[in-house]
Amino acid sequence: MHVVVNAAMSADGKLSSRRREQITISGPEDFARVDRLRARSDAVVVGVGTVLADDPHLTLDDPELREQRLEAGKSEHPARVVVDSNARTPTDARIVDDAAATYLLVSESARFDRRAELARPSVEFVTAGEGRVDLLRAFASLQERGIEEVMVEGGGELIFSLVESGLVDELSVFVGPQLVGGRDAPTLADGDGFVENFPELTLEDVERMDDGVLLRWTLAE
Ligand SMILES: NC(=O)C1=CN([C@@H]2O[C@H](COP(=O)(O)OP(=O)(O)OC[C@H]3O[C@@H](n4cnc5c(N)ncnc54)[C@H](O)[C@@H]3O)[C@@H](O)[C@H]2O)C=CC1
Ligand SMILES: Nc1nc(O)c(N)c(N[C@@H]2O[C@H](COP(=O)(O)O)[C@@H](O)[C@H]2O)n1
Repeated sequence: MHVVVNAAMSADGKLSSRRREQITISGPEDFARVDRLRARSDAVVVGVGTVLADDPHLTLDDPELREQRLEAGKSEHPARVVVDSNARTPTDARIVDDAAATYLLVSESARFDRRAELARPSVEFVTAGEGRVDLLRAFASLQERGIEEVMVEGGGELIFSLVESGLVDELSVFVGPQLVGGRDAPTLADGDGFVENFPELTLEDVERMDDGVLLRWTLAE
């Protein structure tokens, strides 16, 4: 499995403001690049915090990219994945509509009534972990289902956990021309943070894009 984390952050490293509502950081060129990255992926992953904040759809915008996937014998859109320990995804969330397959990664503590409310033909539950989703086991289960190329779109809590679990191969970050500020605004990697043995990144590429810059790193094994 190959896991790429992609995110857009302000010049001061924020994914959103302290209101935790979606803010537009990328410009048109970066959004088109994100669409191409989605199109190359078998699955696009977000944490439930992002579902609750942004209500993302995570499908492909560009009809040509959808057509190319169909011509290659793939589904029109990559699968969507939500890391959602307690099955908190709202029943009317766009991510559980029938536009694409969706995997809900839950823990043993996800209530069965919530699972029943979210059950639909395009949704499959994958249970891994007790109180919280065990990402290593959950991602291994996705791999058993044929998912090899994975794109993670955030948010900060999930990105930190994936890096901590050693699951991330590549990190691409669009740095936009805004200052957001706020000690409670989400950053690229939240969670508990590292205090030693900081994960080392190797800078692979730097590209001017829109009014910002795209940085691409790989992570050591
Ligand atoms: N600018 C950008 O590129 C993006 C910005 N965002 C922003 O990020 C914010 C949402 O991010 P977060 O609140 O950090 O939520 P998140 O999307 O990272 O989800 C975290 C939640 O996932 C669940 N979870 C289950 N197992 C977990 C595990 N093992 N490790 C970590 N989480 C686990 C927990 O309920 C946890 O609270 C929103 O403000 C959204 O707008 C989100 C995605 C991309
Ligand atoms: N690449 C990027 N740039 C930004 O400026 C953003 N705010 C985001 N947010 C991510 O995109 C998701 C929305 O996806 P849909 O358009 O609904 O398919 C959102 O949930 C974040 O993951 N990304």
